[in-house]
Amino acid sequence: MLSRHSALALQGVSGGELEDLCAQAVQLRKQHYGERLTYSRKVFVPLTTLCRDDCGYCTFVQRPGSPGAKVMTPAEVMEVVQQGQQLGCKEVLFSLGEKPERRYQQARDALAALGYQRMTDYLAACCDQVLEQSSLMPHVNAGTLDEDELRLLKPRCLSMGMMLETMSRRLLQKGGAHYACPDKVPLQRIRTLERAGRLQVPFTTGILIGIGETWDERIDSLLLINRLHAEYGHIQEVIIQNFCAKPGTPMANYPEPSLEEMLRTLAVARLLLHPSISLQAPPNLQQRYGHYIQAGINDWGGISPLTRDYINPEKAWPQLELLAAACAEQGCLLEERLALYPAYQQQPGFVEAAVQARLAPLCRADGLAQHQCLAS
Ligand SMILES: O=c1nc2n(C[C@H](O)[C@H](O)[C@H](O)CO)c3cc(O)ccc3cc-2c(=O)[nH]1
Ligand SMILES: C[C@H]1O[C@@H](n2cnc3c(N)ncnc32)[C@H](O)[C@@H]1O
Ligand code: MET
Ligand code: SF4
Repeated sequence: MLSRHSALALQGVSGGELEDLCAQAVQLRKQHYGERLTYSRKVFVPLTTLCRDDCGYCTFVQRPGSPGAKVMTPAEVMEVVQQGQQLGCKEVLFSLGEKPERRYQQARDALAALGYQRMTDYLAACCDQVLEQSSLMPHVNAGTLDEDELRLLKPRCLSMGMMLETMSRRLLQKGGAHYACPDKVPLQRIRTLERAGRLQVPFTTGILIGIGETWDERIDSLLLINRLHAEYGHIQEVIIQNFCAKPGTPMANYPEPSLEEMLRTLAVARLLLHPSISLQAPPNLQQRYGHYIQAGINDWGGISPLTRDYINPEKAWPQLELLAAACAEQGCLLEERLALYPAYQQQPGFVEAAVQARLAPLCRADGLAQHQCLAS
């Protein structure tokens, strides 16, 4: 594996040197993942767009009173889930604003009308409903969570996630991407990752590229994730996500990272992270699938035949046929996976009995190769 010192020196690597770096990353990918490139067939449920944070890059968040500010009802959630089931989806991605009830009356009122005081309690109830009334299983992306919240959610979902985003505290300053965002204070993110590790929650995390972080901070963010995984073994995937500038946000005119910057970061991430950690990059935030594959990724994350990416609504999902063709061109095979990677499926500490019981039928569902379903 790459040392911190070598990784830091790779800032700005390009041309033939970048190609060599990518070739090393691909070799490592092949050793650990063979020819497989995976994705999860999912529906996206934006349970609430209200959020107490104000990230400079985000258009998902809606201020109280605006038309898009809402909390979905249980019926609305189940409508999407049932449609997803018809279309062969196996994951429900719950992605939502963080602790809106601590800041906004509209959130408190909406929750009270549903019979709850905390967003997390309502989220837990929605997960229960999905498990009881469908064959899909939740993946929860709710931002920072305390120990009680993680304990509450663990038996109700297949896995959870939260992007570290960055370990840089500089971005909290006025004018920075994370100014006035209590949940983007790196220490709070790190604590959530640690708690998830102690509680053995199979976890997704990652970094956002191009929000003002330096190359050194990016390397240190990856090393931090790696250290947490070395201690707890719970990081099943790391997402390397490119910042996309959105009109109407404070960062509307901020430069987006170039393709080369992404390839450099992906290859270094593959060489820095433990090989058992899946390396994911979304296929809808750029179109150069072949280049990403050549930089060492082994996973595309969630792709939906039904719902858009509510975080990047202007970016359509690729057609699976096109993605499969791009994979084939690179000698790879596009394959569906669950929101829980095979290595975790038979580890009792990581999978609660209630969840384990639900895994077998999902694994028998069509479209999933046997190696993705060790639990069946
Ligand atoms: O459609 C999206 N899915 C996102 N996902 C979902 C992800 O693509 C898949 O659902 C997981 O790989 C399931 O295993 C996230 C999941 C996390 O745990 C943390 C962050 C993200 C971020 C996104 C995102 O921006 N857009
Ligand atoms: C769910 C995840 O979506 C990512 N996210 C939020 N806004 C943007 C954007 N403009 N561009 C790219 N990713 C974004 C953050 O990393 C968050 O943690
Ligand atoms: N609010 C959470 C976070 O930022 C998840 C959704 S972001 C649109 O981590
Ligand atoms: S990125 Fe997440 S935490 Fe930040 S404003 Fe958007 S919803 Fe809230």
